[in-house]
Amino acid sequence: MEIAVIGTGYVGLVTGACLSEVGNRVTCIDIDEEKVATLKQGISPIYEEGLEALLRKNISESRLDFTTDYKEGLAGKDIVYIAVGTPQNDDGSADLTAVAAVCRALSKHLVQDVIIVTKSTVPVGTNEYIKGLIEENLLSDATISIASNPEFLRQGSAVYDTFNGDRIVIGSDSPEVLDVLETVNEGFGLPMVRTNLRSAEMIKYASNAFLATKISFINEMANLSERIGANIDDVSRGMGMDQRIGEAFLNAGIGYGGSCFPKDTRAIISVAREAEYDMQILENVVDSNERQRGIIVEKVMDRFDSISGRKVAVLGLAFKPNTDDVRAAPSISVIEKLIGEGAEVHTFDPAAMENARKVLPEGIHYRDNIEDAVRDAEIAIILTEWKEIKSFPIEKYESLMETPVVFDGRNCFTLEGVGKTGVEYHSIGRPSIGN
Ligand SMILES: NC(=O)c1ccc[n+]([C@@H]2O[C@H](COP(=O)([O-])OP(=O)(O)OC[C@H]3O[C@@H](n4cnc5c(N)ncnc54)[C@H](O)[C@@H]3O)[C@@H](O)[C@H]2O)c1
Ligand SMILES: O=c1ccn([C@@H]2O[C@H](COP(=O)(O)OP(=O)(O)O[C@H]3O[C@H](CO)[C@@H](O)[C@H](O)[C@H]3O)[C@@H](O)[C@H]2O)c(=O)[nH]1
Repeated sequence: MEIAVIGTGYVGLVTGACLSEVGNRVTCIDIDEEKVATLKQGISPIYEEGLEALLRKNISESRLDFTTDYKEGLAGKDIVYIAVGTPQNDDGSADLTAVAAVCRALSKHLVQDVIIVTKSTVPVGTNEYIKGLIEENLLSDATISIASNPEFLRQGSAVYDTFNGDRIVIGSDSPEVLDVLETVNEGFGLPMVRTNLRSAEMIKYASNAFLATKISFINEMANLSERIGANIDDVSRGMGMDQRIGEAFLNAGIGYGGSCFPKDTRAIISVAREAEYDMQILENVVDSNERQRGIIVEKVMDRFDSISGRKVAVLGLAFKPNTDDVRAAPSISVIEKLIGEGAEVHTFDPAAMENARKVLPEGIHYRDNIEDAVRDAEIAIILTEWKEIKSFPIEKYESLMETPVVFDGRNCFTLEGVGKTGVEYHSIGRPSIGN
């Protein structure tokens, strides 16, 4: 198939590369000239395992190219994927500005019949809006069909997830369009869910909302466990062995972040508000997550009267391991609070320091490795469970730090292991050690 993918962010780029890998001819269109120039050289602007190899292979085999020119990018294409961002408006609703801009460009440049496939996460009803908007301004007499194909990849394992996900959801009100999309997706070898437009849109929001709820649920169990002497690691393990519950997404921590859960939970609440329905569970999930994101600094401030002038090491800036993304990462608000309290912050992240620099205040010391960040610190705070951070021996905190007081927001170490050292250790949902 001849395919165009609009937007080369985490979703669009991975989708474009993977669709070319299974034999389609793909042109990716983006308005960011610098990004497109980098991509043309086979260099990935984002950190995703396996992505650059796919880019290079498919560019060299002439199945994948990049452009900023809509006319050139759309020429001869049968299918056009929309994968631009849908961030959050101030009231929590989804901001469809980029989607609308894409529709305007499509109206201007489409001359042949196409299927428009929406990958961006959009509120229920948006696909009908997209079709209407394109048709309203269309300069040619092309026929526009529309489908929803929500994306479920996780950052950090995006390429893996595309070929190993649990399902592909394709939604359209036309059986013929669904047949075409089934053929396009056959190469991924995953089970497919065929449904109508609105159900496909809803499956995406409902899935993210459910996962966010699961995380907030276990975080609340962790907070209670701390207060009554239980250990959340054991509680999660014991719960997760029940297959009706499942072991995934039961890791207690400092709240969910990233570019999806925070905005998508708010967006579905906003959709419900418009439909005059009160989403009671989700409203509480959002509030509970907000509270959880403040918990690690609260623990620090409970332990120390003041952190003014103290050297604090912050380990991990990305919202989760294996990504360079800091969008809605807990690290941002944690570091802002630490700086506000007058701390001297030294930090290390294996991949996200460049992105973090763009959004964090001045005066932070970015270090090349964990040792340099931790050396002579009085407090160390772990925010992301990178492999490097989890495997950094706990004894080293004792030898490197001025006073070894560690606050672990991701439960990277066993209490047994920490107990053998002189480290004072505070984690999530487990008894503290050494104070
Ligand atoms: N990031 C994820 O893990 C993930 C997973 C599933 C779904 N989603 C959804 O997918 C969508 C995209 O997310 P993302 O993280 O890839 O976004 P992103 O911000 O990383 O990328 C968006 C890209 O679109 C480009 N763009 C903006 N306006 C454009 C226009 N008018 N024409 C062409 N290109 C344009 C931008 O330059 C950017 O490169 C969102 O709706 C998001 O909710 C994201
Ligand atoms: O047990 C857990 C699992 C996750 N998290 C946190 O939850 C957030 C999101 O993690 P994850 O879901 O792994 O990453 P994303 O890349 O944001 O992926 C989610 O959001 C994407 C965008 O919609 C979807 O496509 C994916 O299916 C969905 O998992 C991160 O801050 C994690 O630290 C926890 O605190 N505990």
